[in-house]
Amino acid sequence: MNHLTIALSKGRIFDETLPLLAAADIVPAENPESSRKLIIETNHDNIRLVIVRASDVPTYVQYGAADFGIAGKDVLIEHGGEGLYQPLDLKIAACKMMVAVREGFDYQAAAQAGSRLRVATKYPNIAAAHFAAKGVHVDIIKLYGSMELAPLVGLSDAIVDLVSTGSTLRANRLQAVEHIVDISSRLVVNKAALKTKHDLIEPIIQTFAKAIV
Ligand SMILES: Nc1ncnc2c1ncn2[C@@H]1O[C@H](COP(=O)(O)OP(=O)(O)OP(=O)(O)O)[C@@H](O)[C@H]1O
Ligand SMILES: O=P(O)(O)OC[C@H]1O[C@H](OP(=O)(O)OP(=O)(O)O)[C@H](O)[C@@H]1O
Repeated sequence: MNHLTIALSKGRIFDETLPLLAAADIVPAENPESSRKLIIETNHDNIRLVIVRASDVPTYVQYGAADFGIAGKDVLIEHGGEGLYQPLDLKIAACKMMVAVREGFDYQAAAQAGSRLRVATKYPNIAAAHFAAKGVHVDIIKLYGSMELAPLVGLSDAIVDLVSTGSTLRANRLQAVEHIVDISSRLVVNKAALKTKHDLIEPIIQTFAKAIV
């Protein structure tokens, strides 16, 4: 019997994937929020979940350590998508990649073609491509979280980060000044597994496709 390993991150992706898994009759035996386990069994002997960092999902799937997984488009753009088949936009974990600055900061003046801007972000490739297209020179400062702090303490002029409700920006007196790309989560499938485990994976893709809201 073929086995399936599904890579998910805990938190919003795990929570928003549960209804899709349920539609495919896949029920995790435990909740990764309360369990410390990184391998979670399901109601099927041959299907298991592995719980990894959101930004590591493409890597596990690329190398075949997981047969498929769910990852944000932000993470997939940064990763590059090598070795991954991306058949579905699942429309979950939706948000926008934006440029934001301190309230009152004259972004239009600072981001003229030919000028130089310090940009803090967890997404250096997305940020570099965005500013290169505008002809603005940037010094990218790589951070791993709490990007909103950077302009407040003089680490950067701007940030490139995800915005959903806008409440994190408001709470830190920042404003969004540019929309870069709409983000949602994608199903990512290992290209070799799609062939060797087609009979197992294809029905799940079809079920997920029908369950997208
Ligand atoms: N505020 C948000 N609203 C909706 N979706 C979001 C939001 N923030 C992030 N996302 C999406 O959810 C995905 C997972 O985010 P999550 O916060 O669980 O992980 P992370 O902390 O960004 O990743 P890592 O653990 O690798 O640092 C992101 O890659 C993005 O696509
Ligand atoms: O517009 P909002 O609804 O406020 O959402 C935006 C926030 O959400 C994300 O952080 P997240 O909640 O994932 O926190 P983390 O990256 O620190 O885990 C993102 O990095 C923003 O900080």
